[in-house]
Amino acid sequence: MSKELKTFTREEVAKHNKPDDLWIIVDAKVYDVTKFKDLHPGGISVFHEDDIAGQDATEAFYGLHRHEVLLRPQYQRLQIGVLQGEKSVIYSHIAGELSKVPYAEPLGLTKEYHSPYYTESHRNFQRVLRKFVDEVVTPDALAREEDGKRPSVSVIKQMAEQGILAMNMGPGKHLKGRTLLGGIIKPEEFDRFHELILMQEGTRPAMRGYRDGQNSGATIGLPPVIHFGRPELRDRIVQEVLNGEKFISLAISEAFAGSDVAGLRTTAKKTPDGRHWIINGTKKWITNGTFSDYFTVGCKTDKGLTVILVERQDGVETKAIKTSYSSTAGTAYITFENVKVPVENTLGPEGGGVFVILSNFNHERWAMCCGGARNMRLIVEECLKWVNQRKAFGKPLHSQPVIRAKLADMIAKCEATQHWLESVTFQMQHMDYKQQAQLLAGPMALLKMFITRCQQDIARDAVQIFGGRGITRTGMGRLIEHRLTSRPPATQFHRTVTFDAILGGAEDVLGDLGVRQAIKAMPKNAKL
Ligand code: HEM
Repeated sequence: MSKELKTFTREEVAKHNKPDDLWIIVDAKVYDVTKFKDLHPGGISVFHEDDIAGQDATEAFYGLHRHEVLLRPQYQRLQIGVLQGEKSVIYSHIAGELSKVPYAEPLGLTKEYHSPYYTESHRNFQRVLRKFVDEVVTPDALAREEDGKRPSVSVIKQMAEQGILAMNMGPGKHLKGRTLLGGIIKPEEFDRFHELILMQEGTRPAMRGYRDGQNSGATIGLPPVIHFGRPELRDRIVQEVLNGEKFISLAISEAFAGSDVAGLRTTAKKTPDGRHWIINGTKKWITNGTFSDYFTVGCKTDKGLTVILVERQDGVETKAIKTSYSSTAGTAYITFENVKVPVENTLGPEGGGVFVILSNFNHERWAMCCGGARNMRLIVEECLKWVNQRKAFGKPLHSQPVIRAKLADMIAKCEATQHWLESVTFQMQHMDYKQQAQLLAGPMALLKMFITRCQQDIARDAVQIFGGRGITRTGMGRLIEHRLTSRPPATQFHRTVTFDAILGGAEDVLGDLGVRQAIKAMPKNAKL
């Protein structure tokens, strides 16, 4: 703020309590609202109350507004001074800072607590990453959710420069030679717990559609290229995508088949000389599809399901699908009409597509679990702040046993999911890709089912705690809100939790998968 602030006593402020000369105090700061009152979205009358005009309105203010309101330039200008001998206690979030609200951070990453998993390297990594997300990603997330455009290419480029796009793929050779977060960690040191932090910090802007828009197509579309692509193809595409120059999507699901990958109808037929595939068909709900340059496509071939890499070209059309989250995710309907692709673009063996697709599911589901668990924690933080600052029946909301019971349930779910997630992550850390596919598919499926159920429970409870604000797009409950329309910005938790319950495997299907895996592993001699 450029103008000089004066110092006033409470007595001096109290004299300015008339409609044509009206001041208030909020958190030891003095605001002149004489002109503003006529424009105030909450109306003029609120300022005429005896306990507001010329008085300390801190409690009333925080019962009705988020702190961020006072940070808007047009409202910052209303501040004319500060109170003599008093200090503001409410301060804005400082980029990179961890929250001090109980349960707002995973226990193992909270200052006074210990962890069998996280070391100083993980904590440093989290600090640097959080600052980057706060400063670079969050402002873009808010702006793009507002205008519905894809995440800014300049932000994706910065993510690439920091090695974030590469780290999204997990530990491995693709990190070699890259500078990660300005060199805070060496590529060979990056492990699954750094990756867990990466996934969770990236979720913190709480803009679900934007999050998926941020190259999440690559998280699922690139691994088949990394693991099954021919070297020239693999090296070219991996570099382009991880440098933020090109975008890739996984194109499996169709209007005809979702969880049932064997029921896909898109076909790939070889040309008579055997050198090309001709691809025809459609794909639906393809994340990042509207702006992707490459598509990892599941096709029916004479030898069975085969995965083929398709470059955007004539015959490939993508159009946006209006889903209940925002268009920033670039969710597309894709048509392939006589698209000619060299056979060298085949990923894995012909007819081996089911394995290529399934081998990637674990990582995709794990990444979604990381995000889901973090979202819940954010909502718990929002609720704890709200019940602490909001008064009802003359008392803070948290003095109602029914509210505390809800919070207990929410916190328990949040902690249970994070701890289970960390335990599964520890297993991943010690298993190769094949072992993970064999031994973790069941636990991962059950974990994801549990997390998406908990998310929905937490969303429902959060709306109950926030009341009308939990279903209002702006204001106190904006992160909780469940909007029934699909217009952008569509960022909010209550409505978007259902995405996690569908993407990467539907909740019920995953629960069933987990139990089927357990039954398969039952020893023959296990009898009651
Ligand atoms: C500098 C002081 C103030 C500013 C800049 C301000 C600004 C705003 C803004 C921008 C809104 C729209 C909702 C939102 O974005 O959160 C709002 C709503 C409101 N304000 Fe204020 N306000 C101030 C002080 C007060 C005070 C002292 C009261 C009195 C008790 C008050 C009562 C309300 C009410 C009742 C609403 C409607 C809330 C709702 O719809 O849930 N405001 N205010």
